[in-house]
Amino acid sequence: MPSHETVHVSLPGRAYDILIGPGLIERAAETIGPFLTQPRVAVLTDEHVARHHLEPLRAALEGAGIAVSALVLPAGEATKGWTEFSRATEWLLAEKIERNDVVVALGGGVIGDLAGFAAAVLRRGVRFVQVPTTLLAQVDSSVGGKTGINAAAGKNLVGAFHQPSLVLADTGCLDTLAERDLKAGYGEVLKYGLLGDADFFGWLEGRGAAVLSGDADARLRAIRRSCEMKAEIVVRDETEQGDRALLNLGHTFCHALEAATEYSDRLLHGEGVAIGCAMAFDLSARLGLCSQEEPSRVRAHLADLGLKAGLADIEGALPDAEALLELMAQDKKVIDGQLRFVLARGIGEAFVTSDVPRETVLALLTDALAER
Ligand SMILES: O=C(O)C(=O)C[C@@H](O)[C@H](O)[C@H](O)COP(=O)(O)O
Repeated sequence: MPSHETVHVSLPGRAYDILIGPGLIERAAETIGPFLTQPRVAVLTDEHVARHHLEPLRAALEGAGIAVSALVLPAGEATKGWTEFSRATEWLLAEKIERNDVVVALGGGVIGDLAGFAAAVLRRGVRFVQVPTTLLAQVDSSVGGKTGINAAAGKNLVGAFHQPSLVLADTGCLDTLAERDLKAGYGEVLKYGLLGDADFFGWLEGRGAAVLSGDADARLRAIRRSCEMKAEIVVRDETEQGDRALLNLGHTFCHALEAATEYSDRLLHGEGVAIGCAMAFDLSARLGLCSQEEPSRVRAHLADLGLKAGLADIEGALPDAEALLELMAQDKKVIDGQLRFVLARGIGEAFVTSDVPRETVLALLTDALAER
């Protein structure tokens, strides 16, 4: 039987395990079964993921006498909005999913966030299990209970904190990912080193290529370390009153860029995170918080792995610096109308501050746009 590793999220009253390893979908009945009061689950997934992973999941569960109903949504960030959310919740109601039932989110960040939010509001809350199938979802979005959808005004603006009961990160799923999606997910892996673990970043500089090329040990270590760091932060600050905002490193820029590119495949979320992290380090250097060598080291690592690193890597038109800053004003970290940024005193030393002059951000954006 393939082995797996476990990271525990020790939230009082809502503790759960993240299982990481190959073959977890084939063994889903063993791990999901104990959560069921009736032998049935409702699965939300998307067209791409269903092609590879729905039948193996169905076979594993049905083989153990657990009935599976599934709704397959369109793939892509555009699914994470009111239309598909409403369709998913109405379907769960039509399936007569009860309070004690379990919803399974089989997919990447879009499906996990949408299914988690549907579970959070359905009958005022049903349990759900995350089965993340992308690198991004395995290291980040499936853990910590941030669920939600995008609104016309911006990314993730409607949602709820709702923790999963279990996360099954089947690393075998990564073998079916397109190279672009793997690289995008790596943006979130890199974020963990940058925000709080310089040794991990150093390890990624040496082994990041192995993570991307499919080395099983390297992948397992990268996913486990990311989940451990996220679990620690989430346990300290579940609802982002303080420290949890560190997990938003790179996201203030990223969310504005995703809005500017209309959540299209011009920019994947993880690509925006990688670019946003590089920009956060640039901003930190401009403010004299760290030396210029730190952003240069971040960009060198992104370039080594062929990841997007700056605005020049985004195809098509972008709005001007003022308009990008305006998009950043919808950030959920804004307090009393004041933007807050996750900046760094060095690699692995991130902190949150509102002490950032508007002109410095504008100058950074203007210069970054001029490089296009
Ligand atoms: O879990 C968190 O906290 C994060 O900030 C992780 C992010 O990587 C993730 O993209 C999250 O969904 C962003 O949430 P948001 O509330 O800042 O939109």
